[in-house]
Amino acid sequence: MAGIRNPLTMSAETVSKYLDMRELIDVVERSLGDLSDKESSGIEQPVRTFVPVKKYQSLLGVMPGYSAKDDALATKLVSVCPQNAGTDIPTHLATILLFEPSNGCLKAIMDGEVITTMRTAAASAAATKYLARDDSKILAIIGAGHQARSHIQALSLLYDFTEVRIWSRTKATATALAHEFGARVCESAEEAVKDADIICTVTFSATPVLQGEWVKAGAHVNAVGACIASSRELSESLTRDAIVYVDSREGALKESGDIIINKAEIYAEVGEVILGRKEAFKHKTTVFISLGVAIEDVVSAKLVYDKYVASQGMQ
Ligand SMILES: NC(=O)C1=CN([C@@H]2O[C@H](COP(=O)(O)OP(=O)(O)OC[C@H]3O[C@@H](n4cnc5c(N)ncnc54)[C@H](OP(=O)(O)O)[C@@H]3O)[C@@H](O)[C@H]2O)C=CC1
Ligand SMILES: O=C(O)C1=NCCCC1
Repeated sequence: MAGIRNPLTMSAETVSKYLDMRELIDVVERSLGDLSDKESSGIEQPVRTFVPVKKYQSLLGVMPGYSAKDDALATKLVSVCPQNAGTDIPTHLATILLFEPSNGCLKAIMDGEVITTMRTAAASAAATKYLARDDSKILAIIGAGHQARSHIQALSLLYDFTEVRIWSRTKATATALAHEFGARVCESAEEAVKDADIICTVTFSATPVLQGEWVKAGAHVNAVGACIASSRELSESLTRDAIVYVDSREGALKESGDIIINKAEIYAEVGEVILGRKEAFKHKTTVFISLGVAIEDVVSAKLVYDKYVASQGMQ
């Protein structure tokens, strides 16, 4: 098999060529279902490790996983450096190492930034498909960075929005993003989410950016930004009154400030809904807390690698 002893190096540009958001939504949706059914799918995924680098207020994350169904083995290394905001260096830098499971050889070293940006939005889109009303018309985005952009792209593939609203801490970043999509910039988060059907919180904030009182009954919220136990984006009233879904129960209980600080009750993993084992409650207020799970990267990296290899006539 080509490349086993001589790993492919795949740049962000190359990885992007083989990623299609629609396809990714399907692949990530299946991986979330598999994650909730580890016995049949053979998924192995320990809770990731974050190494805090206190001197720079940054993190290095190590995210390994294996899917027996896909026979895909990979680990992502991700740096989270909020201090890079406003510089040429992104706040998230990631590399994915893809291995040949049968012998442990490294098959590819690929850029992980594009995959991280797109697969996270794909996971939210998959959750939204099950948890939001089908006739959702107003999308509100809190935050205006990479995830904000990919979330608008992914959700716009599934819904015919009449209005997309953006609020972010810095008006200039919200305005620039809004310009790309013909969205409306709001003066406050409260204004952005008023009567919205689908809300995404995609910020680095450590304290709530979304209050339960602002959210319309029956709306769906994707809470994506708070991925460490000391940060939360949602108010206690929201996680108390809504039905709360997570990507990984094990991960959420260790890493999610929205769960831990708010003492929120997890109703289900979204994978359990995908498998038809738990109810979706489309007409109630629902929250999907996304922490990001390695298996999303594993299946995305395998998809990119397989498509690349096929395109080169390799095997
Ligand atoms: N769940 C998952 O799978 C994943 C989650 N994430 C998380 O999603 C979040 C967004 O990531 P990404 O879009 O790539 O990051 P970016 O750096 O591209 O954007 C960050 C956004 O957060 C806003 N922001 C930063 N600090 C604060 C603050 N203290 N209060 C309110 N808003 C703030 C910024 O606002 P402005 O520019 O207007 O000042 C900006 O809009 C991060 O927390 C990240 O760790 C990332 C990857 C995967
Ligand atoms: O899943 C990921 O990838 C990340 N999640 C939280 C923040 C860093 C990246």
